[in-house]
Amino acid sequence: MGNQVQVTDQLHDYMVAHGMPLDEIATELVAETQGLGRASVMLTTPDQAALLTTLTRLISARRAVEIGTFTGFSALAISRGLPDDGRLICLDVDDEWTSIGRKYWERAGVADKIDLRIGDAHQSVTELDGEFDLAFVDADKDWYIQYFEAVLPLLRPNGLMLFDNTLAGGRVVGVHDEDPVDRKEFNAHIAKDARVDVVMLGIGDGLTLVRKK
Ligand SMILES: C[S@@+](CC[C@H](N)C(=O)[O-])C[C@H]1O[C@@H](n2cnc3c(N)ncnc32)[C@H](O)[C@@H]1O
Repeated sequence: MGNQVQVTDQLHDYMVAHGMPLDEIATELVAETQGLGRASVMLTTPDQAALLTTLTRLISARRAVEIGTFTGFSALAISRGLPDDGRLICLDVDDEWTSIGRKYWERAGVADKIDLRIGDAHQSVTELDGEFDLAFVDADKDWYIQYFEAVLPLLRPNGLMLFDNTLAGGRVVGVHDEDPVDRKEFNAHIAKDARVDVVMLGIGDGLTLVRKK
């Protein structure tokens, strides 16, 4: 069996520098988000953003949903992978953070593809209808199982769901003061689900790819 490389900060910088670069608009979105202070840790990493765009293109997604939009960085990445007539429904409870994203979506020419729905996603996820090709879940971690169960029936066969922060800073293994019970339960829940294939990637804080069979 092969070895898993330890991704140090230096190696991660190298990986980002040798992958799809952020353009000026995405760079400015990240900079404005970093100006928010501590909340900016919620941002998806640049290599995750590149992966989101690439996967969206690879599976020829036309209809996508994002749960947890924050300042719109991952939504920008997904929408850029969609065709001109593609649609991304974004669910988030916070009007202030998402209003930052709207400015950059306009500048990037993707605003017409994005349908932002402000409100508690516990409710709005149950109001989704139609078929989806791709879903990105990055909101409240203790609701991941419910998001998975709500979205899976709406996903087309071979459709893709992605869940962020599934390694919880590495705390899903070992003993820690802040035990990420929610992530442990979610990871165990999907691992034994025969309806899906699951791949956990050590990118960012852990990104799980879930393919519907
Ligand atoms: C980690 S951030 C999302 C980061 C974003 N995907 C990005 O890459 O920049 C989590 C977001 O989920 C939203 N959120 C948390 N709980 C929610 C809920 N119950 N309903 C809707 N949005 C929620 C927060 O408002 C926040 O914007």
